[in-house]
Amino acid sequence: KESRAEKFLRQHMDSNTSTVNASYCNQMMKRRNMTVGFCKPVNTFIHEPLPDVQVICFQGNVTCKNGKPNCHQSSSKMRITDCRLKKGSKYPKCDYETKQQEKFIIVACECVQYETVHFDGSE
Ligand SMILES: Nc1ncnc2c1ncn2[C@@H]1O[C@H](C(=O)NS(=O)(=O)C[C@H]2[C@@H](O)[C@H](n3ccc(=O)[nH]c3=O)O[C@@H]2CO)[C@@H](O)[C@H]1O
Repeated sequence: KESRAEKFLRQHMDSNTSTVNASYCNQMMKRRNMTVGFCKPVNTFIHEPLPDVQVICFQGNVTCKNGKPNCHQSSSKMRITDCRLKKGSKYPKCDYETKQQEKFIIVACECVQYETVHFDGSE
């Protein structure tokens, strides 16, 4: 069974890509298994080295959207790509818009080896 930390890597890490093209989200959402059974509506990929993302767990502690106290905001802006399902996109055809940005990101961390387990949003 996939751990939450492994799930975070599968759903949110793409360190090897620096610039994306218009079909990036359509390809990656499928390749990373987020279009099975339903189209995941929103998903962000992070284009930074994994250690730079893991260290966020030791940066600005903020409250998560769900009220839990274990979220952290990155102290520097990160290169990310937001994938958002297009209106009228019908399963099994998951059609995404691809939006590349540089933003501070907020992730939730678990005490177990302080691994990133959840993407909470970006500002
Ligand atoms: N504090 C916590 N501490 C520890 N664990 C916590 C905590 N909170 C949740 N989990 C866990 O995470 C699991 C999970 O998948 N949560 S999820 O809200 O659906 C994820 C969102 C995110 O993937 C995506 N999104 C959203 C915005 C954006 O900019 N970019 C972007 O990608 O959309 C999803 C829905 O919003 C949940 O099952 C729970 O186990």
